[in-house]
Amino acid sequence: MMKIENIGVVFNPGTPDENRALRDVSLDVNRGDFVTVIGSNGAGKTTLYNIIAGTYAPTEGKISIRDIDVTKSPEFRRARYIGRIFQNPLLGTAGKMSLEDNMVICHKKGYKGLSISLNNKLREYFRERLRELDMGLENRLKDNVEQFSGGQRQALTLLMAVLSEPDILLLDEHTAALDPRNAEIVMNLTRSFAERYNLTVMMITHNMGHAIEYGNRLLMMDSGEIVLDIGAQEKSRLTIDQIVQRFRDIKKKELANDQLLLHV
Ligand SMILES: Nc1ncnc2c1ncn2[C@@H]1O[C@H](COP(=O)(O)OP(=O)(O)OP(=O)(O)O)[C@@H](O)[C@H]1O
Repeated sequence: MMKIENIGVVFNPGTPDENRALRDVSLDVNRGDFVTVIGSNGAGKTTLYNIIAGTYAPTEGKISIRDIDVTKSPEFRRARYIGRIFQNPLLGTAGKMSLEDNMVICHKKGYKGLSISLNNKLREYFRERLRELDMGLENRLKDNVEQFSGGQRQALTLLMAVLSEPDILLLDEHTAALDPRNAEIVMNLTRSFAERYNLTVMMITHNMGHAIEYGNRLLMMDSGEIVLDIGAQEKSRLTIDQIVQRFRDIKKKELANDQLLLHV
């Protein structure tokens, strides 16, 4: 479904600040895969997302989605195929707009350009989908989204991303800013949406428990490279201690502080 071939990214080339953020990264993601992505700060995880989403063009390499070469396609063109959810729960929805207007915008994205007018049938459809969140938001269509809690907004962002039918959903520590209870709710929704809609998901997390518990594949990044790629079978038996040990083996040194990887 998505093929990344020999991607390299160099920031500020030819200057004293030159920084190679990705080196020779290759990755094939199949439809329906749920890939968890871990790695210490500065490993290149967000840069990889930025390359997939088209925020930056890579310095080297090629990226294709559904066999279409999108390497040079700008971010706004790719946005209709790629859903992305950030850590900040305020980023995915427009706070000053009503819930129903937010839903219309994402619904339009799902319809890939056809104009949509808000009517009672569509409102009923929105209510039906909002019920899936089990947060009572189906009764608050006229409320501005800024009135909702961070957990409600992130759950809504997730639902809206799903409704726009992305080829791939990029989750960037999407529960890290939530309190534990809301983080759990949003993680459970993530899993149930991924299963129900057979989504293709990549999820960056610093929570090793989530990295193991969720998904069918685990990638570890370090110094701009994918240093571990663990498939479903091995992943199902993996423990947090084993991951930390694998990371230490790769670094070939005892980490002074495992927080470097765990960051929790
Ligand atoms: N726009 C940029 N300009 C210059 N350097 C950048 C830019 N974005 C990222 N980098 C550098 O690229 C490297 C990889 O950063 P990246 O944000 O991808 O890491 P990360 O794995 O997402 O880390 P974290 O877990 O801290 O979010 C780092 O050295 C970072 O400083």
